[in-house]
Order: sequence, then structure tokens, then C-alpha cells
Amino acid sequence: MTTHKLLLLPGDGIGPEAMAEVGKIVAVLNGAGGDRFETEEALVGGAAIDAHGVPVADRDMDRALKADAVLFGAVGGPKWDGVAYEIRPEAGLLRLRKDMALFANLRPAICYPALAEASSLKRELVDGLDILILRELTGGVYFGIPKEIVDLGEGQKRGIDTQVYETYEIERIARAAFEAARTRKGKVTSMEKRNVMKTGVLWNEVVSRVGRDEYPDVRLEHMLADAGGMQLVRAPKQFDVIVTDNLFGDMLSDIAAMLTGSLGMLPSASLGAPDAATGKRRALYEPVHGSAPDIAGQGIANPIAMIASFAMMLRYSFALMREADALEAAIAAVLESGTRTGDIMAPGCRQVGTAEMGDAVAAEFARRLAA
Ligand SMILES: NC(=O)C1=CN([C@@H]2O[C@H](COP(=O)(O)OP(=O)(O)OC[C@H]3O[C@@H](n4cnc5c(N)ncnc54)[C@H](O)[C@@H]3O)[C@@H](O)[C@H]2O)C=CC1
Ligand SMILES: CC(C)CC(=O)C(=O)O
Ligand SMILES: [Mg+2]
Repeated sequence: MTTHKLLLLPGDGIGPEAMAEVGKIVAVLNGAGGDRFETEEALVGGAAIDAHGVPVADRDMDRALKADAVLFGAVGGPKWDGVAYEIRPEAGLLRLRKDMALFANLRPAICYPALAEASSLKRELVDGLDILILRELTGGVYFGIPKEIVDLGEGQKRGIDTQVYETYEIERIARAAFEAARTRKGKVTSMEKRNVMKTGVLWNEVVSRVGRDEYPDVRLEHMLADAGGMQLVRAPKQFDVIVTDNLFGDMLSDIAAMLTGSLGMLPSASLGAPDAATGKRRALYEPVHGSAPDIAGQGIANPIAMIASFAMMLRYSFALMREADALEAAIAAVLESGTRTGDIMAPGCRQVGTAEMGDAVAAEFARRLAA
């Protein structure tokens, strides 16, 4: 029997609340007689700052590097707003992504049929929507140097962030996008701002070359990222795979969330390159949303983004396709039955809290696994 060792990093705010619901899914899997999941937990973000003075301790970074996969909740919150950039809770997440070399962030935006009414758009624009945003995750303006605030004297300061991309970074995320498109509808839309950014010019050039030389069977189109945002809310079904940089991908995926009904619905997978010898890749799975301080501690957060992130783990890290399909089908069935957290509530539905939603998905998942 195969055992998978998972590191759970619940973090802050609604992170631990949503992560607790994944525990119920793990319990179902461990009771089903297939692969086993062993979990250990560590602090990250504000919780780690409070306990260790840093947003991720070296010891825990080491555990993340050794784990078969990492499941991450969310970090941040007003308590740590005054903390310097380098030790803000979010810096822990950035270190995990960088040190684990997780360059490919897969953010699927799927509109479950039961939620088409909860979307910010009209039903016909989102019903059946299935987009994959591939966000470059270890480069760009979140990591470029210099990154500082310079004191200019006389009350003036200069804030500097630097956008840097090298050819190899664009090549590998482009390949990930083209590979994904081959398993889907065969179309990639690359978004940058080549009209005003040198990194945009290089991005466009490299993605075009990779597409032309290696993936002539995949349809490639280019869009300026601002117009891309507009198209995403005007006619989202025109897209299949969107490939874009770290900053644009961060923003476009939050926008895409509202097409699916709520930020509480969007999962993600952050993947590294496959190891040359073993073929294994480092991976971290997390919801797209943050720590949601406005609703934290109330037991009302939607745990579906977190549970669906675990489904992505089953699929991408462990090739447990049947289990992943069953978990996603369980989420769809629970939504279909009218069970809803507040963020996706609709007339005639039954409003539940975080724990009840987790119970409902776990029960439906157990039924489907046993079938
Ligand atoms: N991956 C991470 O750990 C991320 C952390 N953050 C951090 O989180 C903190 C809060 O950031 P915000 O801008 O408020 O973004 P957020 O994503 O935490 O919340 C935005 C809005 O969406 C709602 N929301 C988010 N997730 C939800 C869920 N599962 N169920 C129901 N409603 C949900 C929130 O209540 C809020 O109104 C900040 O410190 C930010 O830096 C933000 C994004 C990602
Ligand atoms: C720390 C931030 C970069 C987190 C965020 O907004 C995201 O990755 O979506
Ligand atoms: Mg974000």
C-alpha cells in the first residue's frame, strides 16, 4: 500500500477553518482501503511570526521540501499589517513558492452548473465555463531586485519593485500552457503588456517561438493583459488556457473567481519541474483566496476552494484520478442539492456553515468512493 506524506500549513484567518474540512476528506480516503495519507502540520504566516518571529521557520521549510505534497491554507491579516515587507505573513508563502521552485501555478476557473446564477455574469455567459489560468509563480515583479523603499529626504521616499523575466522562465511556463491545452480545447491565450513593458515584448517573443516550433497543433493568440481582463468578463467562454505573468495572473484569477460565483470556489496547484531521475515534482496546493479577515472565526467561510485544491493534489501529485473525479463530483452534487455557504447562497437553497459544507462533501465523497 502506498503512503503519501503531506505537510499541512493552515496559516491564518479562514486558512485553518477551511483546512479542517480537508481533514474529513483525508479520513474518508484513509478508511477506504486504498493509498494512505499521513499528515503533519506546521505554522506559517502570521501564526509563525507570532510563534517563531519569521513567517516560515527553516525547519518547516525543510519539511515542505521533503513532503510528497504541501497543502496550504491562507496567510495574512490586519494584526501583521505594520510588519516590514520581508517578515510579513505573505513573505512566508513567497519563500515557499521560490524555495520549492514552483514556477507553474494552475488556477482553473470552472463554473459549476448549480452556481451559474451566483456568477457576476449572466447565466448564458458562464454556464459550462472551464478556463485554466497558468500563472508564472516564481519570477516577475513579486521577486525582482531591487525591491525597496528608498528615503530621499525632505519627507520624500521612492518605492521600487522590479519586473524581471528571463527566456528560460517564459519558456517553461509556455510549455506548461501548451501541454495543458493539448489535453483540453487546444487553445492558448498569452497575456502581457508588450506595448509598455520590455518583459512583455520578451514574453510575447518567447511564447510565440515555443508555440511555433514545438506546438504547431495548438492555437495561440496574444492579448494585452488589460484588454484580456475586459474580455474575461465580457465573453469568458472564448478562453481555454490563459498563460500570463505573476502579477497579471494574480489579478486575472481573482477576476475569474467571480465568474464562478465566489473567490471561495477557486482552487490552485503550484508545481515545480519533474525531477530528471524520479519524474516527481514538488507541489503545493492552495485556494486562490486569502485569509479573509472580515469573516474569519465565524465558521462561515466556504471550504470548497480548499477541498478542490486537495482534489488537484490527488490528480497532479498522486495520479489518483478516480478519487479526484469522485471528490469533484461530490462537490458538484452537494451544490446541486442546494447546500450553500453564504458567499454562494441563492433563493431556495439551504445556507450552511464551513463545517456543515465539509460534512456534506465528505459524506457524498464517501458514498461515491464506495459505489
Ligand atoms: N494565498 C494567500 O495566503 C493570500 C493571502 N492574502 C492575504 O489575505 C489577507 C486578506 O486579503 P483580501 O484582500 O481581503 O483577500 P481575501 O481573498 O482574503 O478576501 C477577499 C474577499 O473574499 C471573501 N472570501 C475569500 N475567501 C472566501 C471563502 N473561502 N469563503 C467566503 N468568502 C471568501 C472575503 O470574505 C473577502 O470579502 C491579506 O493579508 C492578503 O495579503 C490574499 C490573497 C492570497
Ligand atoms: C502573497 C500574495 C502574492 C498572494 C496572492 O494574492 C496570490 O498568490 O494569489
Ligand atoms: Mg491573489
